[in-house]
Amino acid sequence: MRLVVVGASGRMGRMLIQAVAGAEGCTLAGAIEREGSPVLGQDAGILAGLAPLGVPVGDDPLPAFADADGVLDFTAPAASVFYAALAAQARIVHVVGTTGLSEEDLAKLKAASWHARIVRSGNMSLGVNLLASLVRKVAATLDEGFDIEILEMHHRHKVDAPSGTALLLGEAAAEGRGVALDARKVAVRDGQTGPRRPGDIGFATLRGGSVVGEHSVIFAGGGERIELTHRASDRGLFAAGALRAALWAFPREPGLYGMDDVLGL
Ligand SMILES: NC(=O)c1ccc[n+]([C@@H]2O[C@H](COP(=O)([O-])OP(=O)(O)OC[C@H]3O[C@@H](n4cnc5c(N)ncnc54)[C@H](O)[C@@H]3O)[C@@H](O)[C@H]2O)c1
Ligand SMILES: O=C(O)C1=N[C@H](C(=O)O)CCC1
Repeated sequence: MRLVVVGASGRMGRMLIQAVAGAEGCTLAGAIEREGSPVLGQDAGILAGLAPLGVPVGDDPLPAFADADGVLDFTAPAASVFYAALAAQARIVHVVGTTGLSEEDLAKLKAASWHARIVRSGNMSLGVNLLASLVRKVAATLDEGFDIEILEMHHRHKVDAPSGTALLLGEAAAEGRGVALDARKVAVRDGQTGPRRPGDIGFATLRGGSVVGEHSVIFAGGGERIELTHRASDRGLFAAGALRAALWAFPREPGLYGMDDVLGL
């Protein structure tokens, strides 16, 4: 499978280049960065801490997408929406790891999935997606006597909050409870908030250091508390999941898929 990595010089971009280069049956077909990026022209292998791969980082996705079977995209919301349209034109796989997309962005990805095979997830790791299935089950089992709170911590460079993973876990909890997350989500608490409303799903966000990604889903009852936690310490988890998603989507029909489809959860 010939794969393009966009956002090539990012924290995830470099991991994705490593993952593609190390995967049997996969070839790096291109490495794309923003116009004006200081890494343009550099060898993608060198950029990712590997031996040279003979793939210079470029800023024009069109020829790269035309010569590829799929694109791995951990960039920014506007970029992912742009690349989804190009992936649709090229009829290729588009794995979207980018988080912080708006409802409008998500609608554009849905439209692009008429022609592209898109796999989108706020977290590409097996562990988090397994955790989400557990959270769904626990939320379905415990009534509103158990308050659901989601705590997440990431590194100081992260620019969106709550994390895509926290929202993914919140959606699982809401599905388990049979409610819409948007109707129960409380992501900011400040000042005289009044007592907690039964059935709400709270989010708390910590940022600092080099934390790769830590998430806890807390079910707080009267006299007891259940806590389900996932800690990631290596971004290679996410890159491996993204590659697995691309290979899974390659033979499939156009559509918008998630990691639960890829992992059979
Ligand atoms: N789904 C997951 O499993 C998962 C895991 C880790 C990170 N993420 C998400 O991936 C995204 C990136 O995270 P990161 O830590 O790598 O960030 P980063 O800032 O290190 O990397 C983003 C890269 O994208 C590039 N970029 C931005 N716009 C671009 C464009 N139009 N064309 C080409 N490149 C462009 C930037 O220059 C940068 O190099 C974030 O949204 C993050 O939440 C998701
Ligand atoms: O480092 C990041 O940024 C991460 N983003 C994803 C999220 O928003 O949940 C996945 C974890 C790491």
